[in-house]
Amino acid sequence: QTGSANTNPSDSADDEYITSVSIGTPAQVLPLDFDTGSSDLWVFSSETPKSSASGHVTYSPSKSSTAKKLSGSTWSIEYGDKSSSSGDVYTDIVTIGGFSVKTQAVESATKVSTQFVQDTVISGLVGLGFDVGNQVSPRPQKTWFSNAASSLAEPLFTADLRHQETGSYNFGFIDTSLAKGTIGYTPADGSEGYWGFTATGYSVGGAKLNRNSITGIADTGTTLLLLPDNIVDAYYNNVESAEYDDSQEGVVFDCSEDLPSFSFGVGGQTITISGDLLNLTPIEEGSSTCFGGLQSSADIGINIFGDVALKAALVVFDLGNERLGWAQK
Ligand SMILES: CSC[C@H](NC(=O)[C@H](Cc1ccccc1)OC(=O)N1CCC(N)CC1)C(=O)N[C@@H](CC1CCCCC1)[C@@H](O)Cn1ccccc1=O
Repeated sequence: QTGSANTNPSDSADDEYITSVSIGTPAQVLPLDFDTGSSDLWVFSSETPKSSASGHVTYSPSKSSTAKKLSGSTWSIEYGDKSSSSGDVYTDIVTIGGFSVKTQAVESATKVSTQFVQDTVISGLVGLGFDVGNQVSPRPQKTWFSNAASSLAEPLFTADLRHQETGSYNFGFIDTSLAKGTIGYTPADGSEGYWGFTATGYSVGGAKLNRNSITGIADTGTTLLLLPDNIVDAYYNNVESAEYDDSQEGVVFDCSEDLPSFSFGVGGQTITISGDLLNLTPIEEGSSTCFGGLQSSADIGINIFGDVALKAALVVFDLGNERLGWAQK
């Protein structure tokens, strides 16, 4: 068995990727953000304060004949960008891309932070990290993918995120036609809950890859490519107008700049992110100053290959073999 779901950029900056998920009987369809950096499936619901839920699609367990309260269970989560949410837990049927998990823990939000209230394009997250990262207590729950894995043709999923066009999350199979290059595999470390791996080097423009281990995570829930300062500086030294903008908390440059590409080595392959994928977006509507897709990871403590990097590749999240596959797109 397999599943295949389309996913779409949330806005002109490809800030988030939105995928429709069906929950309950009859199906309640919610727009959710798939996040390989976390392991909880949580939603805005009938239990979310009305003022916070306004503008969001919500899940009502009381309207689902297959919903069951997981009594005594609660959850609370805080993300890297300091956004947070918490609540209680139901189980219900959750269908993604035509594949159904009968008894999936659906975490219902009774509290959401301001960022979530304002981010009305999504009604919650589907964590696609490792089960060890789940935040339900007293008994942690499995992710949708973990529950699905044993019934899928292969215990893996792929992410094909695209710039300003529809991409896909495929479950249980690899559509190699989505990639130009060969898939290179490298071991994945799931011990912290997210998909950790080590890139073997990088280069700016068409230069030859150097040898420089970069340990980081493959994170569909993070917009940017966040790498160490020395790499960020090496890149922006090639961009005449680049400067650090305190208010934007990042490197900005003239939108008219012709940005160099950025490449990294992984699994014996070279993934090249084109310059236009690194020129994220004007800092404000109509501004001629643009915000860079590559920024520093210095104050985070972990390198994150977020959507800016993932957009250049077909990425295979292979749970069965605890490995990550990367192919140039
Ligand atoms: C340094 S991890 C920062 C990252 N959050 C971002 O990337 C947000 C995403 C976004 C964009 C637009 C609207 C709302 C949210 O976007 C920015 O922060 N941006 C983009 C726009 C830029 N102008 C400024 C910088 C982040 O916490 N991800 C987590 C998942 C997110 C949470 C917020 C909702 C969307 C999914 C998560 O995987 C990060 N994780 C990864 C591993 C371990 C723990 C952990 O928690």
